[in-house]
Amino acid sequence: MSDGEEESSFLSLPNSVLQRHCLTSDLSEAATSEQQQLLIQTLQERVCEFQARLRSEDSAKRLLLQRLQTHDHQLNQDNHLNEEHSSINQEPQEQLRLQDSQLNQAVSPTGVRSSSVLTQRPVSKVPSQEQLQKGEGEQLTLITGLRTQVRELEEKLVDQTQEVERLRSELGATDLEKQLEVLESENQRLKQELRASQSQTTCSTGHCHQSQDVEALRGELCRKDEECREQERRLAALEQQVQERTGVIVQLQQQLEEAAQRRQELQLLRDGEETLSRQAALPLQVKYVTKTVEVESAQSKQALIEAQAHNQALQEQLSVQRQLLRELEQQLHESQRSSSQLRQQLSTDRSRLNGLLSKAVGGGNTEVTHRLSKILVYEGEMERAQGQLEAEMQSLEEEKNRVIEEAFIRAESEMKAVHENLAGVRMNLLTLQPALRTLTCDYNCLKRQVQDFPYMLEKAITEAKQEICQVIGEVSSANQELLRKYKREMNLRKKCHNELVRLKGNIRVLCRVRPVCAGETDAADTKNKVTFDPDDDAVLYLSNKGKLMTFELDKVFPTQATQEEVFQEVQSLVTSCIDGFNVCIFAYGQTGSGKTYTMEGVPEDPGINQRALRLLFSEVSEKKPDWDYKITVSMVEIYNETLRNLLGDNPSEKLDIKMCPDGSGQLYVPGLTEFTVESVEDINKVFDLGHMNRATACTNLNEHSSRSHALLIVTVAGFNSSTGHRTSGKLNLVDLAGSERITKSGAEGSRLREAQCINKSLSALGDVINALRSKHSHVPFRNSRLTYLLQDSLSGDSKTLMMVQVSPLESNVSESVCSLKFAQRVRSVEIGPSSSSRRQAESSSTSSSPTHDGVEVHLIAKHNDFILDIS
Ligand SMILES: Nc1ncnc2c1ncn2[C@@H]1O[C@H](COP(=O)(O)OP(=O)(O)OP(=O)(O)O)[C@@H](O)[C@H]1O
Repeated sequence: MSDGEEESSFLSLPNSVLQRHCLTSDLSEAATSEQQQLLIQTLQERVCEFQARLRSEDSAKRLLLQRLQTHDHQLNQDNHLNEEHSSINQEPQEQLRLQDSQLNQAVSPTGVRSSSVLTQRPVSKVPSQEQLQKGEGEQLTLITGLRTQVRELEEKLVDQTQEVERLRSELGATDLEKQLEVLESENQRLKQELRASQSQTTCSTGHCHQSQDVEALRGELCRKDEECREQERRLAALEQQVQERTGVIVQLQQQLEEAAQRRQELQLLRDGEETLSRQAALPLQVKYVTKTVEVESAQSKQALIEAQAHNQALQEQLSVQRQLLRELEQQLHESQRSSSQLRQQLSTDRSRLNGLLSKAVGGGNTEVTHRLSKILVYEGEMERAQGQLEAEMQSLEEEKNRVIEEAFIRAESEMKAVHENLAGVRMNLLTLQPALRTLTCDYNCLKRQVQDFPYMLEKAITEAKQEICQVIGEVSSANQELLRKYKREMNLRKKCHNELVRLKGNIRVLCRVRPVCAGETDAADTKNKVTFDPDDDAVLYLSNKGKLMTFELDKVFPTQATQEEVFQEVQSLVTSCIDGFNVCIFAYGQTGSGKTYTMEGVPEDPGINQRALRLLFSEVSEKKPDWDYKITVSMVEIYNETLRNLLGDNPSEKLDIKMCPDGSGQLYVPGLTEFTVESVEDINKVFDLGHMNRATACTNLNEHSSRSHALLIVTVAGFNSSTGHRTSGKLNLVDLAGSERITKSGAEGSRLREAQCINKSLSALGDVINALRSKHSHVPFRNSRLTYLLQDSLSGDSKTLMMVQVSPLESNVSESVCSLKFAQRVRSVEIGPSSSSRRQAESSSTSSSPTHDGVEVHLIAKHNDFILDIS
């Protein structure tokens, strides 16, 4: 390579790079970075070469300078022989000319070959010392300038290297780019070698033509590269479209699955319709089937509409997909056509290259042959790559067509199934239409009925209201009538009951003979002195001192009479208490005659007290809910004319009897405790409390109970909510103290006082009863605490029952006679309305002031009118 060629190559390098950059301006920035790298590489190489050349020139100049100095020194010593001078200086002159030429070439920045200072020197003239020094200075200046330029170039080189590294790091490099880079560098190298071969050899005209052809082929090659890139881009676009189609196919598959689900739903609907049709054949289920068909036909219609809409959407999507497919096929055809054209051009170019190659081979130009063969090899590689690309495109195209075909087939089959389902649904709808018409008729009929229903309902309600009002009025009047009748009947019953009681006697006297107890084994007492009339339960015979005494009472209970039988006889009085009458039931008799047994009884066989309360509970519960009763209980004891509260907190406290301050004349006991009882348990609790308090107030309960009167006062207050009627009755259950005579008992002291008090109260009771039955204007209630306390229950319409207890023992005969005489006296007062006045007169004439103890008493018997005179 000559200096001129080197200069041309070195200086024109940027231009060639720029030119190539222009040719590939449409390439990516990666190509630009490759060009810059190539430029930098070339520059580095040139810089290295230039430095090596400068070093060699510098050493040559130094050697020449030394020689010149040696030569001058010889000239000063020997000023002869100019020929020798010329012969001696000829060689350095040539060397200097060559050196100047090189320097001028290196210094010229424009590449213009300028005439240097050295070329203006006369060749034959030997330079003087000053000229040599001057030239040396200029050379040094040039060298310095060149070094400065080299440094600047190195700095630029460093900057360019950094810039290239930065760009490379930013852009990266692909295999294709590397391949392109290798191809470019190879191309550049071939170009340089071609130029070198052109400059070394004197090119013939044919050679010039070959170079032109090569250039043309290169351009063609670049164009092919472009076309290859275009094909790659199209291929990428096709792949993207294939991916999109794949997505569309997936969507179509999903839609097909949905269509399958809808087909299953339609199948279910069809099954339901078949079931409906079967059920429609059953006349008993017509109504139910009608309702079901009505509901499910609407569902079928809705399903049909949805299926048709879905079918429409599927068809639209299918048409869109078909359109896209047609476009893709068109693009594919175009790309295939362009690739075939390219292939033809390639084959043409290859043939031309082969021709050139054969020419070059024929011309013996091995270098050109080598270049052309390489070009052919590259083209072959490109063709193979293109072939592979086309094969891949073909396979992709086939795959795409296959997938589209499969999807299309599936879509068609699904569409066919959907169509079949739709046809089935249509058939079902056709079969359902008659039923639907019938249902519509029924519906319209029902609708009319429903429309008329409010009016009919209102009319029916009005009529029902009228009927109800009428019935209510009738019922109300009937109720009023019934209530009136009920009141009348109640009053009648009350009157009848009262009349019955009155006919029985407002004061009834019963007698109960207790049995001989187990402990009473005395031989004298074992003889029973009391006998009964088997034909008359009101007669009692008492053997006294060999004389048979006859007593006629209201009823005599023999020894075997039970508690229940005794209560049967007194329960009508309890009922009177509920009706608002005051009732007194007395147990009268000597100590141990069975008073407490009859009134209280024993736990396993209760007496009148508990049975009366039980009867009250049952009676008042039967009268509910018209009547609401409240039953309260009090227990008091009268001992030595002292009233004590047996249910109070302090049983020793003495109670007083006072007149009500309201002027009603009623009496009340301040501080008397009352308990409301509602059950047998309540009664037992009250009795237990009374017994306990009575026991705590005395040292000997048996003796104490014999010497005191025990009163159970039961108040029954009733209220009739329908009539507003109120009743209030009082039931006094009195266990009197023992009635034995003081003279017989021989009591003294406190016992005497007890006996006197007992006698006084019992006599007062007899007087009161006598006065009441005799209709005396004055009734001596105040003569004893007992009669004063029982004033309300002994006067007016009150009813009294005296249960005379008799001991069957012979030792008690005299007391039994006294008790029976007292009972008969009480009973004889009340005989009846017809004879009452007579008996009243008789009674008043015989016994105006009856006494119990040793007083002459003349009692008039009830029926036989005999007078029992006891002295
Ligand atoms: N009908 C009867 N059947 C069986 N036993 C009876 C009957 N009547 C009374 N007794 C018994 O006779 C005894 C005396 O009776 P009770 O205590 O009732 O007499 P009383 O008149 O109340 O005496 P007191 O005046 O002292 O209280 C008791 O043991 C009692 O059980």
